[in-house]
Amino acid sequence: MEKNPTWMAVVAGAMQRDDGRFLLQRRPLEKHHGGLWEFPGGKIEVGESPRNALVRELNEELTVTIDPQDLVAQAFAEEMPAGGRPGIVILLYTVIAWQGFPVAEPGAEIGWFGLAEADRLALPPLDKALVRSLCE
Ligand SMILES: Nc1nc2c([nH]c(=O)n2[C@@H]2O[C@H](COP(=O)(O)OP(=O)(O)OP(=O)(O)O)[C@@H](O)[C@H]2O)c(=O)[nH]1
Repeated sequence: MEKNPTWMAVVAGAMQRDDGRFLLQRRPLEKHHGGLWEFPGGKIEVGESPRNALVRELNEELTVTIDPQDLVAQAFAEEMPAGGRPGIVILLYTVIAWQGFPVAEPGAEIGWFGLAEADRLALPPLDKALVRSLCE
């Protein structure tokens, strides 16, 4: 059996404000999908549950504190392995409450967008479907 990981498990969070806008973050240029806007989040580490991974990532990336019980499963999407890159399965949670004001890491850019506005941004392929799931 193939022992090298061929799939990457990623968690992401949709943080929606009272005015309906939600937070997206621009990926650093030098990374895969560089310059595209995506939901904050990242890879699940070995031994971590998806919820705890998302709580950790949102704290590292935005300094906010979240109770894992305030994450509601929203959608998932997958991208097949290609060109030597592993496949991605991404789990999107809606973040129904958080503590603290989201602050971007040095060099990162964040913004709050309405659904129609977000749909017109340059997004990774998987995020098109994830953004649209928020309209349903
Ligand atoms: N965080 C996040 N990653 C996404 C989204 N959509 C999407 O295709 N991805 C992809 O999922 C992969 C993993 O994300 P990541 O690079 O943020 O993970 P990480 O922070 O743990 O990694 P790092 O430690 O290398 O920075 C990247 O290829 C990224 O482009 C999304 O909405 N949010």
